[in-house]
Amino acid sequence: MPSNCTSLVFRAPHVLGQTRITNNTNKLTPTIHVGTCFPWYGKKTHQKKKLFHIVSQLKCSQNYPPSSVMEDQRNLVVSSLGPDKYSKELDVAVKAVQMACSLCQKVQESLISKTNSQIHSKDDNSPVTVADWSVQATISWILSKSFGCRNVSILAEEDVESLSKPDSKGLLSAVVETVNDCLVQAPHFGLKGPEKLLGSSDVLEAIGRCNSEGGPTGSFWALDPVDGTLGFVRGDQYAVALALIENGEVVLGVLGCPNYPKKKEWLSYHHRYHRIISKLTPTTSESWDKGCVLYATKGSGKAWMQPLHQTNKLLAWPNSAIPIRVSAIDDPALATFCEPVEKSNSSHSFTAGLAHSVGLRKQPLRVYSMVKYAAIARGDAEIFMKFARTGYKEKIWDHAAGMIIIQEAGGVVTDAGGSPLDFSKGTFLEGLDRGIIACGGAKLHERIIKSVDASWKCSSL
Ligand SMILES: Nc1ncnc2c1ncn2[C@@H]1O[C@H](COP(=O)(O)OS(=O)(=O)O)[C@@H](OP(=O)(O)O)[C@H]1O
Ligand SMILES: [Mg+2]
Ligand SMILES: [Mg+2]
Ligand SMILES: [Mg+2]
Repeated sequence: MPSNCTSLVFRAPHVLGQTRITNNTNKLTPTIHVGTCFPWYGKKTHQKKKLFHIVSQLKCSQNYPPSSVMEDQRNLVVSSLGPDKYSKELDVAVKAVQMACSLCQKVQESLISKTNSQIHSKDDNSPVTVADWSVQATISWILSKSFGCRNVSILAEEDVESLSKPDSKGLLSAVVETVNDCLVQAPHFGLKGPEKLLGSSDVLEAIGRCNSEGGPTGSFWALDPVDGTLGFVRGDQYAVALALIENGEVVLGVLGCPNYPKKKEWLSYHHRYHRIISKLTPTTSESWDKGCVLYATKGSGKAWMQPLHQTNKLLAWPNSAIPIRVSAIDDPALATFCEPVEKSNSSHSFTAGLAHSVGLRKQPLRVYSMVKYAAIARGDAEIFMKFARTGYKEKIWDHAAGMIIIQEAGGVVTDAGGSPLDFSKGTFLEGLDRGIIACGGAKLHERIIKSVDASWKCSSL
């Protein structure tokens, strides 16, 4: 096995007894990505145990997170991201997003069972909740704790102004309580929590620290603490999105989708989604395996999906992860396209015309948030299109994590002119040509780009 090996396949049960996972210097192999080759897997418990033992030893001795062993019917998938450049960043980011997902689930449940008094409006009339600020504070705190305040630069959606006003005391204390509730769980996620509870000033400081202006040089995190806040307050889809941008390029992305349904068909059940799942799962959310965290690093050619980590289950971290891949469908007649739910966020009439000219036959799948990117990366849909009204400038945190995950899962993401998205110009995707097109494959992408101009001329946009 070469010293820079990136994969390992266990071939037969009889080798298991002597299996030593080594590189050619006879040291423990530095990287294991995926090994699947267990036609017999699941038949013999002692073989399973042995393999788990070998892999867990590796995990302990090497500590290359996030690594995992996952059963996939008869196969066994072993994954570890190995000592690549961003392994520490990825490890912390995945864990932080897992924690944020858990925080959001609690807040969403309480929002749905209470009145709307916990939903606030920003200057642009868009909604913001305790969850948006709490996630931003939590992730900011974790990143700063893990990498040192001085080394961490974050560009994130929420600011502290409205939270710091004298009449926002109740709101601020709700945020402080939510953040502390979440951070005490840090050890369950494999992270260190604070030694004592955070006070209001600590929380405000953590939120306010996310004031990076981004730009073309250096590295910074782009964070959308709750993307699709409208979906969130409606009990529907939303996402937690965290990306690392280095010298203007997205190098790592993590996307938490706490309500991603078990059955992809249920993605379209918006507004009724929460009612449906509560009807179908009279027990606890534990028995309901909705939700996932997706992640990828640039150039790896792989994207991964973890289930949500459940703190009440005695599962040792790291959790299991499986590789994801975009859909192979390239026939427009069979392809599904996603778009924003709100007409005010993207022109439904323009995409309807475009879809018709490309030969898309299925009804659009309208889903809140970057869950649309997740659907493409997982292969549950083939196309995502967003055409905001003229004058609206797309923000980098709404696209960075989703883009890199789709690309590494084999897809293509560009603006409507076919150019790459530019993350080097600060808060906004400056120079974006009309809209965003993300596809599972290059063939579909090319067809759409070719049709945009003709449809654009006929439209009133
Ligand atoms: N006018 C307008 N046009 C286009 N986009 C806008 C607009 N206003 C807001 N936003 C951004 O849209 C983010 C949510 O996008 P979605 O694709 O999820 O839209 S939708 O909620 O499904 O309609 C949303 O992200 P969050 O604020 O994080 O929810 C906004 O950044
Ligand atoms: Mg957003
Ligand atoms: Mg947001
Ligand atoms: Mg918002």
